[in-house]
Amino acid sequence: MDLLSLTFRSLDLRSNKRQPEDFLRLKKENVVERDETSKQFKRRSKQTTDEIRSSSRDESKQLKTINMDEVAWHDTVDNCWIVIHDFVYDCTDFLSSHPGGSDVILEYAGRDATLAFIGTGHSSMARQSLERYLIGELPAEERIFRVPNGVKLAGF
Ligand code: HEM
Repeated sequence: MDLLSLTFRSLDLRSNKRQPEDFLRLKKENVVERDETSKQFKRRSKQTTDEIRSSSRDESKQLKTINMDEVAWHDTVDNCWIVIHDFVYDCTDFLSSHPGGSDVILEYAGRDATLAFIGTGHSSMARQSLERYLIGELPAEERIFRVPNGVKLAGF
């Protein structure tokens, strides 16, 4: 087993109890709610983090599929793409204003920065600001974190 699978396996072993700020909560949670007008209980789907993310995105614009080979070409200070949770971000314009400095991001230019991004404990504000730099997503076969109906790895 290689180091990467060991890392992911240990992440998988973490408690799967949901945290309020789960970054990748892709499945809808069914909640029961009382409808005051009809005095009946009805089921509705609670809005999840991911729906909030996608609602702020221009839905008419299909997210472009970008593979890791392409991402790897964008690894310089004036052309810096990174991958977080299988999404591709162009953070070139953000480098100079990143509160943690440009060097830490440049270390991951053209590569997957998910574990570094999570590991540095970014706030929910930081996670939301990612949206601004989103340019695409990895093709299904190259994804590590997401599968069509949810997440491959839970606990983040
Ligand atoms: C486009 C991607 C990124 C965005 C939008 C972003 C955003 C931010 C923001 C808003 C903060 C301020 C603190 C907070 O609100 O959490 C921050 C801090 C920080 N970020 Fe990032 N970040 C990105 C990528 C990264 C990456 C890849 C690393 C890699 C290690 C990193 C390392 C750090 C560190 C170390 C701090 C702490 C700075 C301090 O407290 O002095 N960031 N980031």
